[in-house]
Formats: sequence, structure tokens, C-alpha cells
Amino acid sequence: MSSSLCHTSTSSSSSSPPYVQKTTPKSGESLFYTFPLSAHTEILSDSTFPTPSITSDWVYDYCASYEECDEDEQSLWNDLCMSIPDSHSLIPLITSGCSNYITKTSSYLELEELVTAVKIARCNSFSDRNIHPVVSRVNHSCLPNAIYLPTTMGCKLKTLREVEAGEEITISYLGINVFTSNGVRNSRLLEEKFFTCMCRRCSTPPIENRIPCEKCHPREGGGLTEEVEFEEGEVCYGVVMCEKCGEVFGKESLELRRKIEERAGKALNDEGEETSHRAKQGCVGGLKEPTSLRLVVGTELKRINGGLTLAFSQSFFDHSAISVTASNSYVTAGNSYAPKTPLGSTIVTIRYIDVIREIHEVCSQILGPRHYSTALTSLTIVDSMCHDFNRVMILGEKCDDLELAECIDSLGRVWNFGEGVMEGGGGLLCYGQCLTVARGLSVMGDEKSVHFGKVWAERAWGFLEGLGEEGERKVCMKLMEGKVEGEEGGEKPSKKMKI
Ligand SMILES: C[S@@+](CC[C@H](N)C(=O)[O-])C[C@H]1O[C@@H](n2cnc3c(N)ncnc32)[C@H](O)[C@@H]1O
Repeated sequence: MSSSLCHTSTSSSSSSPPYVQKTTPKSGESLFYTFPLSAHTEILSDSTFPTPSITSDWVYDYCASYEECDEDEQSLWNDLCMSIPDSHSLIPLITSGCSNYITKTSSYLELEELVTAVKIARCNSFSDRNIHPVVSRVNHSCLPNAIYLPTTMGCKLKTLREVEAGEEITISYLGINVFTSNGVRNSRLLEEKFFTCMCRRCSTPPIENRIPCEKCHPREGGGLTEEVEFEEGEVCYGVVMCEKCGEVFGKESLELRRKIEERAGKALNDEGEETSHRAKQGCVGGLKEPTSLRLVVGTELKRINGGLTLAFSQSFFDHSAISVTASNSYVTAGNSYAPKTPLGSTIVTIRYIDVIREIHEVCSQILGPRHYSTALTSLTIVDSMCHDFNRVMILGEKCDDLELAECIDSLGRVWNFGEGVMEGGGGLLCYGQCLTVARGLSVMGDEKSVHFGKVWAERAWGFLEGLGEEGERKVCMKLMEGKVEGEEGGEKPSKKMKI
């Protein structure tokens, strides 16, 4: 598409907006843009409704007959109340033609009405509180062509790629989970937004959860080694069947993999209420500072087919650390607090990031490098390292070169994963971390590092050019010119990650 033919601004000379709202059979009211748009163009900006809140108290107050409900109904009420964040918006009720609910403030709502109202609020609000008159009509796609960006007064939508005239505008409601498998994405959408997505990505075979074949993969007696992992030419992958030898993955093996995947997902999504709320809808996510968790470490050995011996703590599947080993012994990677007694159990305190490191090790060895759990746990580790690098650089010091090299190595794989799963997904997934390593390399000061710093800055620029904040863009531009951090009053970039 020629960019000269593309619409570049939302300020159309005609009085009607350059988009139309139409009803589609698959997803209800939808937004279509009338003109072609180039990548990273502002589509529209929107206001936010004032947001009176529906609190748990509110729900109880307006329950018609809680006292009169039978036990099952009361339990439904209780679940409903538990599920309402305190700042939930009342406005969706108005926008969805439920304004009669508002006028009923002096009377009570029936349970069924309220359940409907809360569902409407759930489906239409951003960050669990903001309703936007136009943007709340934008549907979801797992291959979105637009991104939601909050602003001080409301929000705006920008294109992620070129959009053809008359094409539907879509965003992702999934935050970082848009990089997960078809099954995970859809169970989240069903649970949180009450629909099943049927976008192009959902109807094609998944690539985000491919696992190495147990039969033709050379890993007798243990997990994959880093060395083997990345000789991708020799490694065969499949979701339920190996693409090369046709071996069907056994039930037990898939079950174990599913459990590991679930555990990783739980760790990634449980890291903080704030983060998971932010990641729920719209596109702003973010990884929090590592927090401490109390862990129960117990160990048992389990043999699965293919000669792989896995020693894992039972509590790994609840909230704990895990160990992988090649033989009958076991190790507790990086966890000096853990007891060396198999089947024993004790309570230890371990940092969140250390749990992620252990889970990542398991994901990497059992699920392989192409699996989203491996990539996303790796991203969390990279993000944590970037936090540390930023702290060091604020003090005017250089990053530890070995740590920086390790971080860059992992970031390269995360980037490739993002690019493979979604077009332009590398930037979407990790542009902030790319910028940090670019700074780290630039601060190193030698010619080679500065050169590689430019390469990483260019990667970040692919996203930041049209979608980043001004401060980030300035820093990125300086790094692309090969200017060392701090020169000419270079600003510190935000370490925040946006999804
Ligand atoms: C924020 S609203 C979007 C506007 C909505 N289509 C309407 O009619 O008001 C979210 C709701 O739209 C529907 N929806 C959004 N994306 C969808 C998709 N990819 N497939 C099916 N339904 C979708 C679901 O009912 C979802 O709960």
C-alpha cells in the first residue's frame, strides 16, 4: 500500500468521522475505518466516561433479595461480589442501553439483571474502570491491527500495521497473554470477556506451544541442553505430533507438559494484582519489581517416557520452586535455602524472580525453546535484569559485561519468538528491554558495543517511532546515532514495558 494514499490524520475535513460502526454476525458492533491507514498512525482519540464505581458493597446494597435467596443463589452472589474490583465502572450500564438501572437507585436490582450489568461492565471497560464511547466498541483479535494507548484525558488508538480501506479495526484484550497458545488465549477471553475468538490466528494451527519430539530429539537421560536447544535444524517440534517422524506425544507426557505450562502461566499472571489488571484489556502491561513469595519446597521423583527423569517439587504445581535433573539425584537450581532431603518439606522464602528462573529452566528443558512459556518466563528474567542495569546506569556505572551478554542472548530469542508469533511482535513484546540493552552497550563505550547498541536501538525504534513516548524516542534516536548515554544530556528511557 502506498503511504501517500494512506490517511495520516484523524482530523478529517468532513464533519463525519472517518470510521463507521457496523454490526457483524460474529462479534456485534464493530468499528471499520473508511480510508487506508499506514502503520503507526493515529486512528482516533476518545474520551473517558466519568467512572462511579460498582463496589462489592454496591452489589450487596442493590441485591433485591440476598436474604431471601437460597444457598446456591447466595453463593452466586458471593462469587459475583468477589469478582468485582472496587473501581468497576457503572457507566457501561448506560452505554449499553441499561440506563434504567441507574434510575433504579432507590429500588433494588434483581440478581439476574445485576449479573448482566456486571458482565457488560466487564466486557467493555479498560483497566477495569474506563469506558470510552467509541473505543469500547472495538473488537478483539489475536492478530490486532491497532493498539490502545491511554492518555491523560482518555485514550487513543494507533495502527500497528497498514490497514486497508474498510478493514475492521481490532485490538488485543489480552495484554501479554496475546503471545500464548490458542487454548490459553481463548480460555481467558471466555472467562473474562465471555466470548470465543475466531480470528485468523485462532483458526490456524498454533505455533506458540510447539514442543520438541521425544523420539527423534537427542536428549536421552535428561533435559535439553542449551547447546542442543538452539541447533534448531536438528530439533523436531510438534504440538501433538512430531512434524518429522509423526510420533504422537503420549498422554502422560502431554499432561506433564500441560501442568508445567499451567504453572508458568500462573507465575506470570499472579505476580501482582496491579499487573494482571493492567494486562487484562487494552495494551498496557508491565512487569513488576520482583516480590517475595513464601514457598513450600518438597521433592519427589518422577519418570516419564523417553528416558527423561524429572525431579520436581510437588509444590511446584502450587506455588513453589522446581528442580530438574538428568539422573536420580536432584538439584535445586539457584536456591540455596532448599533442603537437600528428598520428599522432605520446609518453608523457605524466595524472591519472585528466582521462582521464575527455576520455572524457566524447566520450561526450557521440557517444553523447549519454541514454547511460549519458555519465551515469556525468559522475558520476565530479561526484564528483571534490565531493571538492575537501569539502576546501575543511573549511578553512571557500566553494566556487568557477562550479565549484559547473557541478557542480550535471551532477549534475542524472546525477540525472535515475538516476531514469529505476530508480525512486528518483537517490538510489541520487548521494545523497552531492547532499549535498555542498547543503552547498556552504548555505555560500554568500545566500538563494537556501540555498534551493537545501534542495532538494538533500531529494533526498539521499529516500535517506538510511531508508538513510543517522546522521551523514549529521543533516547532511542541518540542511541541509533551511536551517541553514548549521557552525552548531550541524554534522557534515561523508561523501563516500562507496554503490551
Ligand atoms: C468491548 S466490546 C466490543 C464491542 C461489541 N462488539 C459490541 O457489540 O458492543 C467486547 C465484546 O464484543 C464481542 N467481541 C469482541 N471481539 C470479539 C471476537 N473476536 N469474536 C467474537 N466476539 C467478540 C464480545 O461479545 C465481547 O465481550
